[in-house]
Amino acid sequence: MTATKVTPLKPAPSPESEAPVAEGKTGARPVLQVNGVNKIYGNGTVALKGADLTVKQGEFISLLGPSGCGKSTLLRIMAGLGEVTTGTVKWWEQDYDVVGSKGRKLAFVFQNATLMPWARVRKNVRLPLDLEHAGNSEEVEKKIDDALDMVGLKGFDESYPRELSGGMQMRASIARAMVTEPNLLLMDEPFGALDEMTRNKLNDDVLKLWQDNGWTIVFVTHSVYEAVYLSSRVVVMAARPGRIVDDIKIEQPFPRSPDFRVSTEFAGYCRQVSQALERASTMGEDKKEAQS
Ligand SMILES: Nc1ncnc2c1ncn2[C@@H]1O[C@H](COP(=O)(O)OP(=O)(O)OP(=O)(O)O)[C@@H](O)[C@H]1O
Repeated sequence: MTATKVTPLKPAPSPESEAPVAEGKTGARPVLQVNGVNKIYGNGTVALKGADLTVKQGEFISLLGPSGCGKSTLLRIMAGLGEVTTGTVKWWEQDYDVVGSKGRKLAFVFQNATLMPWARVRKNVRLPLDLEHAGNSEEVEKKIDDALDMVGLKGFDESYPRELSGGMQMRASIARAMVTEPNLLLMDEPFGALDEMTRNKLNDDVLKLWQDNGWTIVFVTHSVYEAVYLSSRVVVMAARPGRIVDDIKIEQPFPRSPDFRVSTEFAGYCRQVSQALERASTMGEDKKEAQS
């Protein structure tokens, strides 16, 4: 990682987030409401059974669970990328149509950076704006500059993805999400393929971006440590059928610094979440239940 500078950030415009980040405080408004959601794929797999989850403005929620428990399915449904079989989802207390309007923008960051290999970083980052036919105005160019700057990629805009490290490619992917000035960021195990040092650094940078921009984040991970370090809440899921089985508040203040990683509080939360994950991993093997 050669570029790690994160500059001061301008707050994203959001009717509910003019105040500094709410961190899911009581009274914060719901950004996402998942109620009684069942998802059965065409082959009969019960990917989600009775999922209920409310995500409030300013929360940082991690979805954690064994492989196949429906984390990605749930995240994609939250993104409006997948249909529910039964149940309801609300965005900002309304139907999906509200997504994209001012203060109600959603962005998705995939597990792989999914950059266009033939295009330079700047072109990759501007893709969502091109799709909106935003043009080449000074304002558009500034948005791209700001996003690159915020993720520490200033000076790399003319590079091709292959010239960047894995961590820098993921930064470009985050910048591409940021140009849309999202209020809700859905991240599907974005740092799973990175080495631990890079992952820790990106964890800190995402936390800073989350706080400075007043985002709400739902983050899929397989790592107990990552979930505890980042989150205000860790939602634990079990498989066969996919369902939510635990919801653990991480009651530690933000900003979190690397000191938190070596604190007794961190160790205590990691133990608690690991035990919940262990329980989740050993339940739900009932094949009859999985078919129901
Ligand atoms: N398009 C699909 N068609 C059929 N089954 C699917 C489809 N997508 C996912 N599944 C199944 O649904 C279940 C949940 O999958 P999902 O990818 O949501 O889990 P996950 O918790 O994100 O897994 P992982 O941690 O391995 O990424 C799994 O059994 C998976 O095989």
